[in-house]
Amino acid sequence: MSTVDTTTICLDVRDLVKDYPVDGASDHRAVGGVSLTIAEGEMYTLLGSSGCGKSTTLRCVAGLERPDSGRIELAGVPVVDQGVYVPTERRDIGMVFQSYAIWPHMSVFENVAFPLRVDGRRRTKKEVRRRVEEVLGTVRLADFASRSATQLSGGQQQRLALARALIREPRLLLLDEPLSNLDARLRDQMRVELRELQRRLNVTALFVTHDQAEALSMSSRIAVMDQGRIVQEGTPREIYQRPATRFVADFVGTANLLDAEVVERAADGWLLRTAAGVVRASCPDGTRVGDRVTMTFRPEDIRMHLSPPDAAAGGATMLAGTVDRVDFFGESVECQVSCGAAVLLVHRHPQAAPREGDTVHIELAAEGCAVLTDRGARLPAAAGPVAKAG
Ligand SMILES: Nc1ncnc2c1ncn2[C@@H]1O[C@H](COP(=O)(O)OP(=O)(O)OP(=O)(O)O)[C@@H](O)[C@H]1O
Repeated sequence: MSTVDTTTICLDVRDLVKDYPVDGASDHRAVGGVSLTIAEGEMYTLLGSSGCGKSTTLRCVAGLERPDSGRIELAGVPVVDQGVYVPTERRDIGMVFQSYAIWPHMSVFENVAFPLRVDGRRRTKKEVRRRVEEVLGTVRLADFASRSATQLSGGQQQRLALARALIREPRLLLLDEPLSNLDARLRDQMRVELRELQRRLNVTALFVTHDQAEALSMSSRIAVMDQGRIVQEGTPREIYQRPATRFVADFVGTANLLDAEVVERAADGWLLRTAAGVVRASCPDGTRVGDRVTMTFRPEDIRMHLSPPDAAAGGATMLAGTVDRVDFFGESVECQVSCGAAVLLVHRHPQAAPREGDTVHIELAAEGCAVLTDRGARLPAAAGPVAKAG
């Protein structure tokens, strides 16, 4: 798990718990003990499926929900603690939500100027104009200042919402599914724009999304949430390449998951029996014959040969299989390959696609494999396994 330089902490959340009453009888635990730390300048993402508690966590940070217990510190100052509760308007934050929440009766300029007019600080008209123009320039809306906010496209309205969130230079930007209302193409564009802007301004952001592509491409670090808890935290690469649990491997990206049983200790590793065949792998100290684990590897990490290779790459596993299905996705094809009693997903370039019914030879590189225990703790990836098909 990655750590944060403690001298630059922007947000610190400790043991956050939030229950909602259900039918007036029992409580539903929406957030069950979340702790996280975000350093200045980070884009930190809460990623998870609907209902996992990511928005509730963000709303507690925003001051829109009052947690049942836990502690929240913003830039070293407690905003939630025993006997302490700082209301939203006194937290140094900016917010952007899925619905643009712009004011339709105001111009673009007035939408952005509004937070400056109501924060109780005295500014001259000239100061307000200069600051608003500066922020509108930042989000590429400088030419739209006098337009009614309703005359903007979806992407422009979301940029306006961002400008309004940034106008007071908040310590922390809270982004709750800000791109979800945009169509697919615009969402891709805005993803790049938002990340680029966040980096350029070096603003710290807590970002909530259920979209793994957004999380992987935009984040400094990701916390994957399930049932009100963070189940893994790490850089996008760590999360994708070294999932800690079966849930994370399955939720983030496409994963091949094989139940495996440790069947024998060999001279150069362990033999694991899987539905695809027997695979040789190295396992950590403490492994015993009879242990049940999960092997996981990504479809793009599998090499597929149409004829048997003379020799597998060092430490690779070879398995024979039959192509059941080939699905075309433009830039790649996804092949379903039967290997023993397992079906594996393999990604390939369309020009190197096999045909349905072909016999193929699957090569699993050791470094592409992660080994998980059934309890979810990750064991080191197999170093130098050799495979025996069948
Ligand atoms: N105001 C509320 N009253 C009762 N239950 C709530 C309330 N808000 C959220 N919940 C419940 O708490 C759980 C977590 O909700 P939350 O909105 O945080 O999830 P989420 O991960 O952000 O999901 P989504 O992406 O669908 O918004 C869900 O089971 C939800 O039904």
